[in-house]
Amino acid sequence: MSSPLVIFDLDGTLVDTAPDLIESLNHAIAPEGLAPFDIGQLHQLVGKGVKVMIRRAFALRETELDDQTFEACFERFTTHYRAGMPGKSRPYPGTEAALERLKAAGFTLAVCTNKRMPLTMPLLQSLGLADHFDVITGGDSFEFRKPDPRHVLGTIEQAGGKPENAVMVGDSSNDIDAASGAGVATVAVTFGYADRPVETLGAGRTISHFDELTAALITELLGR
Ligand SMILES: O=C(O)COP(=O)(O)O
Ligand SMILES: [Mg+2]
Repeated sequence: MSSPLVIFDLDGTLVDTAPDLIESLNHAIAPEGLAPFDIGQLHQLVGKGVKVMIRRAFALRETELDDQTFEACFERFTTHYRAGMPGKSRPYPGTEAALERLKAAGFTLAVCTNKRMPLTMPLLQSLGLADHFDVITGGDSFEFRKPDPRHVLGTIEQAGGKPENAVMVGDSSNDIDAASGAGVATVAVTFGYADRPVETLGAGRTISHFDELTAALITELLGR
């Protein structure tokens, strides 16, 4: 059998992107007269990509959003977010050590994020993380995205892996639902932006620091 595949979510799992997401969102919506959001509200906004984040911001402010305003906000968000990259975004403690450890154990590593690729690649590159991964798929890589299991399955296929030989590490119900639907074992992290208590996501294991993500844990979750 080929080497085990470990698939990582990005926002709230590999990288703490919260300050920049909120800053760029506030920059995008300010010209429309919407009051700014703070970091504590991120879990209500993030998870399904930037477009959904903008729609959720308007819904939370009980403000109608027409197509033209939506496009203007999306454009402002993207330009601002990219220009500042990596801004204040940083890998969570122990991220790089965990990636190196799993790589050294012979595992294949992938990213499966709902963030669009034009934002995903420069973020991972600017943080020096991109080269760790054999495959990176974003919210615009397929016709579907997490929580649709086909986003995870498409990532596995590109990596030449098999669902029964893969583990998904994520912070939200999107990740755990997509992976579970694809027949992939799961690890939930407690430090991300879940919209409900992490213990209720139904993950195979929950970790609160990347030091806990060992080759032995992956092997155990794969039932070896
Ligand atoms: O961009 C988002 O809203 C979520 O991205 P993620 O899938 O990496 O958590
Ligand atoms: Mg996430």
